[in-house]
Amino acid sequence: MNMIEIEGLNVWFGHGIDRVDAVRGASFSVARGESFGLVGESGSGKSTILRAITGLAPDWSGRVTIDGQALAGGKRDRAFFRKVQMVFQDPYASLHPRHSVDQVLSETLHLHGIPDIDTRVRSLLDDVGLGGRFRFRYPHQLSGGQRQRVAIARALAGEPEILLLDEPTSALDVSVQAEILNLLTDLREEHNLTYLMVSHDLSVIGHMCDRLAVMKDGEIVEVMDVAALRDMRAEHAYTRDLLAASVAPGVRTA
Ligand SMILES: Nc1ncnc2c1ncn2[C@@H]1O[C@H](COP(=O)(O)OP(=O)(O)OP(=O)(O)O)[C@@H](O)[C@H]1O
Repeated sequence: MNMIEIEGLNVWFGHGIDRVDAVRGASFSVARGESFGLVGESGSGKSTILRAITGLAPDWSGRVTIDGQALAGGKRDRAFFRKVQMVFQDPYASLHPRHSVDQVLSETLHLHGIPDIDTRVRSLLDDVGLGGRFRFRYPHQLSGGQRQRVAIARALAGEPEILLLDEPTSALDVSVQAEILNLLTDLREEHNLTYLMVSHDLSVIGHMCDRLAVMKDGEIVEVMDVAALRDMRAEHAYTRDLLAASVAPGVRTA
């Protein structure tokens, strides 16, 4: 069964003459356990799709179904956030500067109603490759990569089934980008996660995803599988241009 189904999604901001139609008629589906990428240049509407799913962009029409359940309006309940979590581009902005790693994770576990918080904090830190010595540190005492690991641990706290990843490595030094991508790849397998990932970087999507949608000016121009991407087989001229322009960073290739 499909974990995520998007049909005819339109998302807009503002009203009247100020209205911006950020996404128009987008359709795709993501199977359980699949990793699906949204790629396209800045402003093409990729993040807006994730924001509509999580309720951060409340003006939308069309059909969005998560694990068989159709979403309505802009409010998401606790059950939704138990199943779906998001990881943002900038871990520094998404972590409270005066909350230690322990507080961030303990509070999140508490909100999800998960028992035995002490044991769970330790296992979450292990899951993301941070040992116990990081537990009582504050965000400013961590590197960018370590902060993103904390943000990923927080996202995993409620044992979600879906992670929405919005450029999860593009704020990081090139040298740590591959580490975080490889961690995400391993976590997907270990935790049977489904990924919907936004990137402007085709080589990141090629490394991380099974299939992808190429976006341009708010519309999906092509849905393809990564094998076709690797073979440079794209139907649409715009995708071929993106392919020609992309440069592979130092990530492990599957
Ligand atoms: N809160 C908002 N209010 C008004 N317009 C917005 C808002 N958020 C996004 N937009 C507009 O929607 C369009 C799509 O933006 P979106 O952030 O989804 O693009 P993107 O492909 O994710 O690019 P980027 O990588 O730069 O974030 C852009 O024209 C943007 O200016």
